[in-house]
Amino acid sequence: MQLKEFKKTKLSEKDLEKYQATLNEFYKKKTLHNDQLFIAKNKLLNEEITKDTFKQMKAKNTEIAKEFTASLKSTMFKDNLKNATKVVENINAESPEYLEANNELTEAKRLYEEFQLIVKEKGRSAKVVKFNNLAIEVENLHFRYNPEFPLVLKNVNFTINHGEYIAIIGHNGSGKSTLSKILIGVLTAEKGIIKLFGNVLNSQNIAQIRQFLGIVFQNPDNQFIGSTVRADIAFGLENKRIEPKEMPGIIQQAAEKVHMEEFLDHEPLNLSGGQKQRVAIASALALNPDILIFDEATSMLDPKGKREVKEIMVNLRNQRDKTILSITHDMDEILNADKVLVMNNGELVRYGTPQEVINDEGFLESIHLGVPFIAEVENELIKAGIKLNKTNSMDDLVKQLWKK
Ligand SMILES: Nc1ncnc2c1ncn2[C@@H]1O[C@H](COP(=O)(O)OP(=O)(O)OP(=O)(O)O)[C@@H](O)[C@H]1O
Repeated sequence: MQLKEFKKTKLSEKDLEKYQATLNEFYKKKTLHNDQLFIAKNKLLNEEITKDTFKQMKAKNTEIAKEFTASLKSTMFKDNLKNATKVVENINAESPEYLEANNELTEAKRLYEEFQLIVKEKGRSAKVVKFNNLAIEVENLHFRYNPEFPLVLKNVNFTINHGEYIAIIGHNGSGKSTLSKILIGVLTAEKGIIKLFGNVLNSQNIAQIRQFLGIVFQNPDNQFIGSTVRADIAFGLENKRIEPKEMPGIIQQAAEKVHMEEFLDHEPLNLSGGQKQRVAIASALALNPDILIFDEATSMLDPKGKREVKEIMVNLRNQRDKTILSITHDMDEILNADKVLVMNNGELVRYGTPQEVINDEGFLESIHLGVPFIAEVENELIKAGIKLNKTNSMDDLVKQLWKK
């Protein structure tokens, strides 16, 4: 092949983008059908559909998977590279076109390498679509750790709107951590459906769906990878292959949100517990997740650390652009939440506003949970014959007492 002819037929960056878009579309289609199959499997378990209907759906899925595999086997970029190689082989090194032909070969090689990466990724970089504004929907969720063990989650159902702050409480062993592990895809439900923004969670799409999630764990010391705060926040961004030139801005913003911008060059190990957790929050925020899960994130902190982290959580809540799920034993924290989800022995026993849960006389005590400090004070005052309106705010309570 001659250079002139090659230039007429050669592939470009645009072709690569088109190919990527096609794979992404395929991936989305496959994911959507997988979702439907997953729901159908649950319906089959509940005998809501017949085996035949399920089989038909499965056949359709296999068809889509085949189409997808065929598109992964495209040879166009390899052919383009072969042609470019031939052009260089056919040209004399003295020819004025030799340099241009070599440049074309370099470009064809680059395109082929990029193409190989895209194939390897199989369209997973396709952004997950939000189908609705329901951050989390859990339906009919059942789970046990082993077929011989009893259920540790029994028919759990709830919906969380995007932007809400939900506190999950329950005594030890009630199933809170198990629930959060299922939500982040570490454990798989035995039965039931979980949707994040309308996307049904299953073992095949979990990596993609995780784009929606950020997690802050209990132990501030187990969450660091970088040697400085900056490097630590950068780590997740590098993993997500964020453009290097965009990183400093993202890191700065994330650090500012948790008031740690002065500490970017500090070693994480020299920080206080509260500061470490704030860095962990910044690392999660840098990836811009829609849902943030705090898994007992304040339980190992001293009172000052707890206060600092809870303040950040309240700031995040007030911005209303993140859904916050906080698993907690801190009964005072539940007052910051929009709703409280109460687990007991693997069952969801209450899901309501903090007031509804706290004012339900004797309920929290009946499942071995205390009441928030302010509610305890109010109860004692009422018992002593002082008339007052129940409130979540200490300032408000003081004002009421002051007027008496
Ligand atoms: N890896 C495991 N294998 C078997 N059973 C487990 C495992 N992890 C937890 N369990 C059991 O599952 C039940 C729910 O535990 P889970 O850790 O979800 O409760 P929790 O509410 O988070 O408790 P805590 O507040 O103590 O963290 C408990 O009965 C527990 O013993």
